[in-house]
Amino acid sequence: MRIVGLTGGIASGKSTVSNLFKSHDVPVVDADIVAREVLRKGSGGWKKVVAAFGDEILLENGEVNRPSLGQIVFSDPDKRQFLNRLLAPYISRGIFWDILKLWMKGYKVIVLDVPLLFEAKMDRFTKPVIVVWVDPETQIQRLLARDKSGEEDARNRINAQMSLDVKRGKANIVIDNTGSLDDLNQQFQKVLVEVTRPLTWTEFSCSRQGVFTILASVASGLVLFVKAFNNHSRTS
Ligand SMILES: CC(C)(COP(=O)(O)OP(=O)(O)OC[C@H]1O[C@@H](n2cnc3c(N)ncnc32)[C@H](O)[C@@H]1O)[C@@H](O)C(=O)NCCC(=O)NCCS
Ligand SMILES: Nc1ncnc2c1ncn2[C@@H]1O[C@H](COP(=O)(O)OP(=O)(O)OP(=O)(O)O)[C@@H](O)[C@H]1O
Repeated sequence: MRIVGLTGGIASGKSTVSNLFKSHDVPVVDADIVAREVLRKGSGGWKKVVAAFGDEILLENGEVNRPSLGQIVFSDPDKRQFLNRLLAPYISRGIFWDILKLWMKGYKVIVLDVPLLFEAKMDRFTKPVIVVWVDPETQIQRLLARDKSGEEDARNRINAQMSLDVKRGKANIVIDNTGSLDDLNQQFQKVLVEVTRPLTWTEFSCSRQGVFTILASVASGLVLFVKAFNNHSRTS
């Protein structure tokens, strides 16, 4: 199985690229969706976060008030790291199960969309790593337009992540999303070819088909060996 890492900065266009992968039948595990699930009312992550940050971060229906928790953690690095530490085990477990489900369905190539792929050192498990890069001015404009947040909040969120230039330096593939959606689409077509090229032997051996092929070969090898051994014992 090939696990392709997809990362970038906030509002650099990861979800837009993820949607292109999905529309070409390449499944995507989205860490932001997993992170939302682990904060649902009553879940393990929710209990930890409520115990740590208090009832003030809850809405009337008991769900976490995400904008309000966001404002707290994106303006205070210590609180953000604390939240990251609380949720990391739940998020990793959720991602693991999502990958396992896709493995069991027999998918050979999947994309792991994780904003904090490098920060959480999850790039160890993904190859190639795609970084969706955008120039800083475009990034802030798109973030402001999408989230309708204030400029200070937007800058806090950008500064909460490793710089996009550093991420670009760690990438195997860079998509420059500063231009139009057409421009992005053109780059994506080349990336799709690269990402869906035939699996290497190591990747194949980690896929469901690979594991079954190896098990079947070992089993038939054993049967042949036992037969040969029995024949030899009878004749000697
Ligand atoms: C603080 C929370 C409640 C704010 O929720 P909100 O709905 O406003 O934002 P959302 O979850 O949609 O995140 C938007 C973007 O913010 C960035 N971001 C989210 N969490 C973090 C973080 N801890 N550090 C840096 N950037 C982050 C990502 O680029 C993400 O795509 C939420 O982001 C959260 O629970 N974060 C901690 C979990 C986490 O690390 N998520 C990232 C997935 S690896
Ligand atoms: N090439 C583009 N041209 C114009 N707008 C774009 C382009 N790419 C993405 N956008 C817009 O920019 C915003 C951010 O994109 P997107 O949501 O894909 O980023 P993201 O990296 O997934 O963000 P986050 O880290 O917050 O999850 C969205 O409103 C999206 O529609």
